Amino acid sequence: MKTFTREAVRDQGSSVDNPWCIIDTVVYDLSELLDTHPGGEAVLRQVAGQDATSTFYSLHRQEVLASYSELVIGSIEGEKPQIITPQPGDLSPVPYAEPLWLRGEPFRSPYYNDSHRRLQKAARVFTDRYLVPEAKECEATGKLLSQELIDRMEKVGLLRMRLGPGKHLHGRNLFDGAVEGEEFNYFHVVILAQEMARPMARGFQDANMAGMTIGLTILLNFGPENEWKTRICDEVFSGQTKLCLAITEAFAGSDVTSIRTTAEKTPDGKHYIVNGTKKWITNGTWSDYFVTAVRTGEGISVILIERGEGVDTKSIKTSYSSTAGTALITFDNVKVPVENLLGKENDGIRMIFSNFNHERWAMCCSVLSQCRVVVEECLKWANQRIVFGKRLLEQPVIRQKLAKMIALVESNQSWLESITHQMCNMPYADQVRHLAGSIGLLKMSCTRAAHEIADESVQIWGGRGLTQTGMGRHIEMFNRTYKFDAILGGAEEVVADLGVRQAIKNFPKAML
Ligand code: HEM
Repeated sequence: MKTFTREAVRDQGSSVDNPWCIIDTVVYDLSELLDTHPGGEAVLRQVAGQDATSTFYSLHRQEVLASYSELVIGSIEGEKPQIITPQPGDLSPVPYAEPLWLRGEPFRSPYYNDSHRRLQKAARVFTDRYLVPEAKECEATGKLLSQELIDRMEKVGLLRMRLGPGKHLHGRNLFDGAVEGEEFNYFHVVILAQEMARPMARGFQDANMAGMTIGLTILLNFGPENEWKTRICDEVFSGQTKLCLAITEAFAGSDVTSIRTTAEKTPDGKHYIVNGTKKWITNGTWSDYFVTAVRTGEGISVILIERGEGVDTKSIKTSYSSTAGTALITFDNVKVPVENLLGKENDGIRMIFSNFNHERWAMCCSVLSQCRVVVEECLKWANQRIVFGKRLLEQPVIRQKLAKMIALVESNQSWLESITHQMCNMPYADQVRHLAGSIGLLKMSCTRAAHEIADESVQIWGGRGLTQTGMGRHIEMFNRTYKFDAILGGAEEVVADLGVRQAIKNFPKAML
């Protein structure tokens, strides 16, 4: 690459028609950008021949530079770059941008070992390389994620790993040997959920096979041990066939016992006839299988319904991207073989609640990861933004906001890890009895934290926090979508109440 002195840039690049500028130690020829620059030509002409580093960073996200690399004509002679350009897989050097266990020396954690570190590294590279660009595109266009990405995820075992530890991982190649299927535990899932939430695209996050993650678990844990189950699991894990969980209805959201979709047995006892509707079903518009809660006589059961005659799905527009495939589903006299019943008839509530545990806990992982990205964005912005002649960080009111946000993320992450440790040491069947309450309270705590963090972050970012493009886009996205975690998988108030009711249930009989 050519090198220039700063004087040479001033002399040769100060023409307003052919302006050059310096950003850090790199020299850009802005001539080709004059006509297309989203911020207009005038501002570019104003910096002709100058060092525009601080102006540039107060107006753009760093990634802008990577996508305009063709404007680079050289670098400044003898100077070392001051600005860190993150590479795929890099950890952030910003304080509190990574969980404590990832910060390296001298920090320690009792929960994570080398296999966790290897998995984190591989998952971060994967996210930066493949998820971030596709998330950006799908989030904007509402398109379904590509089969190419699904195949890539399947190849490294990502689809299987997201369902948690179990036989489905044994003997599998997981991220090129980063972790053995047999040693895989819930902390590996925390890592995956947190890494995969980093693109800050809440609609895409759900588009990325969330239906499978929360639905296939019921089939895996409660389905019959036979060829049929193995075939469906393999089809879904291959990513060729899509599956989602269909519980909520217009009649019943968090109040699952009020569902009205019915499944009545035919007189010969060979089929169920299913009638009813399901609403807000993530991935429903493009799923092939629906793990569906139905009313069977006096109780609730769960059956696997295949897309076919009588099944209709329509897209519901929500405040996040339609890439998530959120659907209204109607079942109109759908004939389903009785073999598709999962678990026992009328035992659905127990299965649904066991499954909810995993879903709610996974939501805590991802919403905390997004909260952490927001904290990082706010720290970076407060460090570089000059207002009333000072950096934002120099304003005590801003530091108070940051303190509150950091404390909310760190305390909830610690609680998440403590509960995850219990999950690693408790059989799945016992978790619903001993952990459902704590997980409900944790979810409430995480989404309350998200509420506070979304609110404070917009105040720190001002108009940019309300703008879908440019520097504050992560803040805008978070403020628009954090409510999904407060509603999906059980509304904040309902899961909080569950936590307290479980505590009351276990209260000693004696007066204390
Ligand atoms: C290599 C040099 C530059 C490139 C590639 C570039 C590119 C861009 C892009 C893509 C945007 C859209 C917003 C975003 O995505 O962040 C933008 C906005 C903008 N740019 Fe630049 N730019 C450059 C240099 C500059 C410089 C030197 C200035 C000021 C002197 C400037 C002033 C602005 C302004 C005022 C906006 C609108 C910002 C807003 O709406 O908040 N740009 N630029």
